[in-house]
Amino acid sequence: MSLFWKPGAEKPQLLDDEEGGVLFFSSALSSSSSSYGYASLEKQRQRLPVYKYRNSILYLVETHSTSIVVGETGSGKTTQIPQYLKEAGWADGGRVIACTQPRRLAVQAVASRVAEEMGVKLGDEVGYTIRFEDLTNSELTRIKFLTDGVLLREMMTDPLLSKYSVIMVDEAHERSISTDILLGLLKKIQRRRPELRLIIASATIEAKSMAAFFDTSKKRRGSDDKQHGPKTEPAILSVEGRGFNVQVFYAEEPVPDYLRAAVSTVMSIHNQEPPGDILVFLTGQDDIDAAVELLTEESQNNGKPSGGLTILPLYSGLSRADQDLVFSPTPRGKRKVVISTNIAETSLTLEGVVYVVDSGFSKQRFYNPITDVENLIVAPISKASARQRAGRAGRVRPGKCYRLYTEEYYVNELSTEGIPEIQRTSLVSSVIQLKALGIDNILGFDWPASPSPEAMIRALEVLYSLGVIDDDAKLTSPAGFQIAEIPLEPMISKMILASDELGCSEEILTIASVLSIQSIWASSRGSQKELDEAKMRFAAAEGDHVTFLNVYKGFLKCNKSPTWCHKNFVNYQAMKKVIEVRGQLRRTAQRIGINLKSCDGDTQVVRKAVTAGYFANACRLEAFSHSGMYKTLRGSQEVYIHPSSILFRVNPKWIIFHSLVSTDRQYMRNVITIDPSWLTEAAPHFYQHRQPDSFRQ
Ligand SMILES: Nc1ncnc2c1ncn2[C@@H]1O[C@H](COP(=O)(O)OP(=O)(O)OP(=O)(O)O)[C@@H](O)[C@H]1O
Repeated sequence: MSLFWKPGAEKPQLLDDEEGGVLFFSSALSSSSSSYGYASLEKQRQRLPVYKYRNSILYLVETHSTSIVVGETGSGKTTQIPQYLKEAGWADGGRVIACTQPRRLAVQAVASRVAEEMGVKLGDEVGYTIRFEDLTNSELTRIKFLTDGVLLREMMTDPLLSKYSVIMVDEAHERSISTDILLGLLKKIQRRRPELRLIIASATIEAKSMAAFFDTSKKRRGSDDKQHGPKTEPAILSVEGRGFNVQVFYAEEPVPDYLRAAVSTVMSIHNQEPPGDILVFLTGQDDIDAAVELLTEESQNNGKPSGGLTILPLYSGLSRADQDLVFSPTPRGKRKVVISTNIAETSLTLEGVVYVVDSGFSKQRFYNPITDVENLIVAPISKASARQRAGRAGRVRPGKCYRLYTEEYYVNELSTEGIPEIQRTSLVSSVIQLKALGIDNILGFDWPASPSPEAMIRALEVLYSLGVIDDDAKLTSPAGFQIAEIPLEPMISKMILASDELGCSEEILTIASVLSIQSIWASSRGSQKELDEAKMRFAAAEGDHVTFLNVYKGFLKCNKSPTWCHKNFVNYQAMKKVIEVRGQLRRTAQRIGINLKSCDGDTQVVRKAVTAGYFANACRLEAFSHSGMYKTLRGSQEVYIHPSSILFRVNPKWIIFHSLVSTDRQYMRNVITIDPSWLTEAAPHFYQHRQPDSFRQ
């Protein structure tokens, strides 16, 4: 496949690139770019656009409760502002400066960069905390990077976040659900702790509406006009200038297959462009694995004398060691190609990257509260995301970005910003978190963007049925508190709790770990027939969850051998991640008092435990249907078993699914057979009004 490219119309100032088109990132730095690599870290810091604003930022933080800092990607917000604050004394007297990120990988990467710039050991003065991993020292750490989800969890033990002097909420434009909840809670905390300073940092945020959200001055005026201390009216600061030039090219014609187009673009860059690594944005593990496979084949046939490509996938389901590979230096004479989901979209600096290839798509969650169905959909990204992606090419030297869509499409079809996650996901996890923090009036909570009342009511209903909240919508004891303490979706946590009573916690921990990975099959290798045959070696009539137990057993039995994985079409990287996650979950389970016990092959108890968590996803095969059509018991939604499931074409009458994906139809991924009587046992309230009609055999 060959593509033709068109450079975007050049436009130097692009801070408000509403009409799009541009894509020449003008730069405060580009004139000095050639000296990169020789400059000391201190010099590099001083060249960042944010450096000119150092004093203004410190002044605003001193005089305002909340400061909103808007600056283009690469201007230095994340790495520099926490250091400026530290230098100005905000971490004196044992206080800590926090900087939150929506993604774990970004937390680790920026923390290690800041530790390097400050010349300290990571984990001492500069540390980080992500779920299941804490690299901080309670005595020494003064700057702490953490995910917004972890900061929310810290509130459970320290509701006023008393050790922090300044909290910087970074990448606020991403509007992740945890960021939005955090913003709502921080606003509350500020009322009790006026000395706490907030910085909301972002590339493209709607600064005015964010400022309006934090503005409590109008309410206070009159009552305490002469108050001392910081101003409650938020300050807005715009940091002008960005990283290095990134020249953007658009496809001349619409691209019919973004995966193949991405592969062929990488090959043309490799064959025609000067050295420099390539970062490709695709949507998920499945298309990334397929692209790695295709690209490996193509590069082997390429016959370029100057050496080959080092091809690396990057997605959250990879083990830590494999994720770290993308940060390692590219071997001499090689060109690294990182094929990633949007986890590399913000905050990351991959030093060698000069070229970005942007598919224009990402996987996004969409929840429909009416049908009670949450779907993972491959959907177009926003302009804000496209610009973040392009920005990855201009971090340490000028770069190029190839967009696999036309300029016209960018201008006319992509929305300016994405829809906040809180308005497109199920709220079950968020509601339990707020409850655990003592926020009882969820409907009256002050959100930066309101979720729909239907989604809220659905969430309360599911939590009630899970036994997490009682008739007064308060957390139950001990189950509700235990579930709130496990940092996983409440349905998975409930499954783990139920496994304790049923005596199958070892099995359920394995299942929970596998479900946290997108797929453990090497689905992009070989033919579909070969893969299906390999799967049949592990197949269990009870469905995918039990099949996973067989794969896991096989993996342990062969001493976690990569050759065994290859032979059986099992994804070795994914299995390494399963082992890692399982270890972490096991420790959490022990901490909350769950007995670790195996049921020794009794699949009935395993399926009952899954039902205890996922009863809301129960479906029945339509009697008249020969096409394998199921309907969800709750929403009567039409759904089908995904072809990747072991139960595809088997079509048992009663099943429960783990998640849904939408393509031409709604497909259920990871399916297990059940006995319908377990549903009323597990969730009498949830199903009571459906009896007896729905449960007819
Ligand atoms: N690990 C690293 N190696 C080399 N340079 C780095 C590294 N991390 C950051 N930098 C340099 O610091 C610059 C600023 O990074 P920083 O993350 O602070 O920017 P930002 O304004 O927060 O942008 P973004 O929102 O995209 O993260 C980068 O463009 C790059 O030049």
